[in-house]
Amino acid sequence: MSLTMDVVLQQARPVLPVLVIEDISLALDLARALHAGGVRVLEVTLRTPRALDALAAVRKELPDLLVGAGTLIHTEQFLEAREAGAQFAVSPGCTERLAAAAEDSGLPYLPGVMTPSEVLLALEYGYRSLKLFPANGNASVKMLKSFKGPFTGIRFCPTGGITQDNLLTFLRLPNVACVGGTWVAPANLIRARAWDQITQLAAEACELANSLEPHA
Ligand SMILES: O=C(O)C(=O)C[C@H](O)[C@H](O)COP(=O)(O)O
Repeated sequence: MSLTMDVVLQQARPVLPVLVIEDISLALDLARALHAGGVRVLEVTLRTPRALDALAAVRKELPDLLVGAGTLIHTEQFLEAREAGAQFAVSPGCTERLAAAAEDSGLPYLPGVMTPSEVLLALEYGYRSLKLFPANGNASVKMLKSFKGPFTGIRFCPTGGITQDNLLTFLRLPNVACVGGTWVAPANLIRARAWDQITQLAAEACELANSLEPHA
């Protein structure tokens, strides 16, 4: 059976780390550190020159992880991501052309939304798993609570502004599948090769989430 975005988000819970990999030689250690902390799904953003190579290396060396490509903002990036071995694709928003490119690539796709009309558009394209970007603290928590009524069955991955302090507030919401963010792999810790600290950040997120009742 082919992988769906719904399954990717279920696997990712509680956290989908959003990785910005500047130095490809650190990619595997970074992925291993997150994996050791309980992470099962990663998003490598295509924001840096060697991001696709980093993604390919992680895919090849760490087959236990699900690896997606993030920050897909140009149509051609979907095929490039697939060729590098990405198992899913993520964008900060969505357009008709991006949705068509996602469809053509065959990759499970997590489009970004921010408003009810964007949710409706994503629904028209057939998406039920959506990234809420950016997640603006309590305002976004309230918005997701309001989304629960009209958007039955839609699951969100709030990203952009998630920290260890607000993670549980989001994860408690029944329409939140998981959260995404860079806080588990901050640039300064990557640069310092502080792998134990990164493992610790991931483990803390998993531990916090374990205190929650599972979603129905
Ligand atoms: O690159 C993308 O595709 C995005 O949508 C943006 C990222 O998900 C956020 O920039 C992560 O935000 P922080 O966790 O607050 O650092």
